[in-house]
Amino acid sequence: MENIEKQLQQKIDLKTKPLGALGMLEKLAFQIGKIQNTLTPKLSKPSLVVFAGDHGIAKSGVSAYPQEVTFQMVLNFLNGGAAVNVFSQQNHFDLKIVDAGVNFDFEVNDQLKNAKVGKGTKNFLEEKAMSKEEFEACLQNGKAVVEEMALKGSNVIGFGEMGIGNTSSSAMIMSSLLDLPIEKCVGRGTGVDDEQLKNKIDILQKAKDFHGPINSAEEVMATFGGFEMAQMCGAMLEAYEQNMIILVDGFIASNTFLVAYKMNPAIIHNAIFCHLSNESGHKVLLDELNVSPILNLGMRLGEGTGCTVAYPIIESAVNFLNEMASFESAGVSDKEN
Ligand SMILES: O=C(O)c1ccc[n+]([C@@H]2O[C@H](COP(=O)([O-])O)[C@@H](O)[C@H]2O)c1
Ligand SMILES: Cc1cc2nc[nH]c2cc1C
Repeated sequence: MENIEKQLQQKIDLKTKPLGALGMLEKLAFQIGKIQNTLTPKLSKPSLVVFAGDHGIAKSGVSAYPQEVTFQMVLNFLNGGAAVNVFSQQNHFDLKIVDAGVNFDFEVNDQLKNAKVGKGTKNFLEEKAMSKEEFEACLQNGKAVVEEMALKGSNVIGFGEMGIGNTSSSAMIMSSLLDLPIEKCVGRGTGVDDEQLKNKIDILQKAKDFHGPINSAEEVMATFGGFEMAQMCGAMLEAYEQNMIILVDGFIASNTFLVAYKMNPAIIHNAIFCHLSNESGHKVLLDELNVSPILNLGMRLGEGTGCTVAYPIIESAVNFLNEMASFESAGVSDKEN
């Protein structure tokens, strides 16, 4: 292991460039080589799974948009009209949509996997969002979809989500697991105004007081999470088991990652943080995880869009490692001493 790390660093350092001049691309190349335990890593069949689910808390006025946008956006994904469709197609991602628990009866569709655990979670202002059994079912469903993608030959997988209300779930998870005040974790989500933001903070503080301290990451997800987040959590854990490269999207995906990380800290070795979301808690979270995102484009969409947009940069990292000449092969003089 130590040997591959040394060899990778040496290979990177002997490329025809001043030492360290490819910046973050060098870190990505090193990480990917280490994951695959090779000096010649390959990205094959990138896949993106978008989990969708509804939230009981959406009925409490915490979002700028109504709950039905969740199912309407799923139909948009299936029709190819969403941002994630455009970027997935552009960068050749195999895109899969999963109904993890949307409050709508979809017609059977080849592109839609039915993994519905319920028609939305319960409102965590009043009770736990999901039961232990529902949480376990979510983990299994997430695992199954990743197994499918891995069987198709994918070794790099991104995860997206769609769920009106899920920035509230994410803020609760972050506040609970990192022991941070709720205001540090709450943002505008889909775009609530100042007054709605204040109301969102008040509501989430009430929920925190109502449930009290919660010990385990699993309990935190079951209490505040969404079916789409719990399934994504199971999917991330399985992607690590399959030694895939895990592409982490924005605020919701990063909080889901936080739960998976608490369940299996080794998962961080396989994770690439694709972008810094404009959602205000995201920077705090990434700093706590001590990770650096690739992009900072002011995006705050979700759907896995950050993964698809960052992907060409990840390809550049792998390509320079595999294709760039060394000082020796190109006959260029290396640094003195
Ligand atoms: O990924 C992000 O960083 C992100 C930040 C803000 C909002 N979103 C998306 O917006 C929805 C949640 O926002 P909200 O206001 O309904 O909690 C959900 O469908 C997410 O995909 C996503
Ligand atoms: C239109 C819309 C699209 C989305 N995609 C992900 N979250 C979303 C939220 C809204 C409101």
